[in-house]
Amino acid sequence: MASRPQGHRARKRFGQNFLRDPGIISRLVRAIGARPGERLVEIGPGQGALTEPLLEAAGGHLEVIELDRDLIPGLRVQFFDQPGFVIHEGDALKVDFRALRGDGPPLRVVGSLPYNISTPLIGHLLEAGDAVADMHFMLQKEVVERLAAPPGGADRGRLSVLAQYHCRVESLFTVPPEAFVPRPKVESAIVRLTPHASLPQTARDEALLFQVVREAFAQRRKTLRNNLKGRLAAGDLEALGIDPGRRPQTLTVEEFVRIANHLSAEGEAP
Ligand SMILES: C[S@@+](CC[C@H](N)C(=O)[O-])C[C@H]1O[C@@H](n2cnc3c(N)ncnc32)[C@H](O)[C@@H]1O
Repeated sequence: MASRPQGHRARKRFGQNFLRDPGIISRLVRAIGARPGERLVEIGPGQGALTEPLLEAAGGHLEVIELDRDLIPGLRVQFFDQPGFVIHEGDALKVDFRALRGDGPPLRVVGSLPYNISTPLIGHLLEAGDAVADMHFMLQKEVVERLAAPPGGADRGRLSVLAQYHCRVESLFTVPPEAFVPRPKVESAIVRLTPHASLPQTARDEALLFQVVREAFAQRRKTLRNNLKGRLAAGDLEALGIDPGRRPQTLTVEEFVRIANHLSAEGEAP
């Protein structure tokens, strides 16, 4: 493989902070544990810091999605001798991951994500359902803490419930700003999201579940009784075995599903 391209100026609008720390890169590649034969997709390869070791681990097969057109020629030069290296030019938010998977094995998606798109991109990938086997992302540490927050934690919010409804969420390790050029202002962390093969609890109406979660967290300091008063009475919550005086961040995913399923059953009544 040719050496890394020189002369590209990092662009803020594409959230470009390039990984430079070899220790962090190899720790991340080990955590991903790619094997030949798997379908690996890297979002935002940038200057190829992760791409090169990933390609090697995956036995020479890797697809990348990169939005910054100016980085594409450098990637083509760097990996010109790798026939199993495929570049998709464009916005990962617009990629149809089900179509990308096609008839092949589910995708293993990895990337050091631009912080401005990380939450919508995770939502977009969760919508791709069983097209995605797992995801490993470098994110702002604060976002990883929100994704992984257990019930009762200060970081627990809508994003925690949404992610944990669909996935097992593991916060793997933190990465200091010095690992990047240019340095970001905040710490980063690696998260692994593994979509459940079958959901531990299923909402009959997922759109309704996420609407209830949104309303429940409208005001974190208020109780469920207050936040959900437009939906159901305190007595209904009690009948479901949920104390209406609790705050939204204390609820488990299963309890939110219990509320949503109660509401959707009510909606079905003749
Ligand atoms: C934080 S940098 C990481 C670069 C490289 N993976 C590394 O670790 O050094 C984010 C990368 O994602 C690319 N990017 C930004 N928005 C994107 C999008 N919507 N779709 C695909 N790539 C995007 C940027 O151009 C950049 O290459």
